[in-house]
Amino acid sequence: MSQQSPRELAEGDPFGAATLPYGVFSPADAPDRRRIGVRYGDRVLDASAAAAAHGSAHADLLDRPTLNPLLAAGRPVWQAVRAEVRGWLDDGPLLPLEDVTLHLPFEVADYVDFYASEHHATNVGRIFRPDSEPLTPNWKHLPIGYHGRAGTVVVSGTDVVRPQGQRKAPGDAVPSFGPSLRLDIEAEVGFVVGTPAPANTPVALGDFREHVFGVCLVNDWSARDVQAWEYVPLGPFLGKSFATSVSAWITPLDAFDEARTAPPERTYPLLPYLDDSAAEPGGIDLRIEVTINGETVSRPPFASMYWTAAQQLAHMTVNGASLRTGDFFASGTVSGPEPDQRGCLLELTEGKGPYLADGDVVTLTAWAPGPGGARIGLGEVTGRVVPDRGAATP
Ligand SMILES: O=C(O)/C=C/C(=O)CC(=O)CC(=O)O
Ligand SMILES: [Ca+2]
Ligand SMILES: [Mg+2]
Repeated sequence: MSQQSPRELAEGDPFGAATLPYGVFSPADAPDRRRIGVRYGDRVLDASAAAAAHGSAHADLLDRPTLNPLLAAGRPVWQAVRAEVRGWLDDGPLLPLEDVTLHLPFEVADYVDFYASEHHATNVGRIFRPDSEPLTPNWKHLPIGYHGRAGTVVVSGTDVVRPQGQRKAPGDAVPSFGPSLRLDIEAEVGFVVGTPAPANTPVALGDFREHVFGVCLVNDWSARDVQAWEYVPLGPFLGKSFATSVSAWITPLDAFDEARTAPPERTYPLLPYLDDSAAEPGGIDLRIEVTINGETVSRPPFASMYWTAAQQLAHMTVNGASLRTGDFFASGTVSGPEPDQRGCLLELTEGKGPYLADGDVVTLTAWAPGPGGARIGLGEVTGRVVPDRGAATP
């Protein structure tokens, strides 16, 4: 056996040549010089410098402060660049992760959050609406979602200021205003749209890969007290719009080919635009881990999601809505059937709390099975809760 080269990674490293997620970084000595990098182990390949050195036709796409131009370039370019990046691992510049600053990797166009875990929706329905059926009659016929606030999507590592708002417990006569006393997490998986679609051209299930560039982890921070009072009848609003954290790394969809898995059996036949019974398996066997202050609190299995990302994209566009580069949609909270697989504290504590305290650090990580026993890692999404802004009632 030849000696291991310093560029080879330890066996089982989830950020090996089968993963290769994209991000935007700046070197510590040039904070304004944002460009595109690819994670390799615990280092960052300077893809922009490697492309220039190799005379790549894609050098310009990689020398940008955001992934959006690469996202817009379309699947044949995504595949060509990924193949080139593999070749640059041998001699391209590698910087230690601790020597770079990671930025929000793409400009978020529209942001949608779904509600696709049957286990989560059932648990939350029971807690929020104890006198009704936990799943509403539409739940198994369409992927329920809402439009979120694109401008407050933040990169992993950004502090989350405890939000303020109106809340009213059932026993209170009137609402009060103040910092959320029930700040929660939601462990989710996000999908980043690359190729746009004009209005009135719904994206069929089979065209998912032409439009979606990649995958990342999401923490949909949620103020449960604000949410419980405000959400009737239009759904989530200020209880979720203050911050949504995403990982700094977007992993190309092609990295998950070996992790494809069939979604759960459908209870009812679906309308043709959602019927995936004859389609390629639309689930992904991603195993998520949620830690708070370093302690594992849950291991949500993404394979258990009832609705797939392809169904969500088909549903989002079936009314004639167009799709833009940078559109971003999240799966909804990932909860499995077991008590230690629930993706938020509301469920993990049966609605009783405790919720997040100031200073708590929440981190999501995940991996999926890859080729030949390799692991495909998703970049972590982490955030610390910091005290509320302290202003008086407006
Ligand atoms: O009212 C409810 O049933 C709860 C809604 C949510 O918490 C919305 C949400 O963010 C959905 C999700 O992440 O699954
Ligand atoms: Ca959510
Ligand atoms: Mg949010």
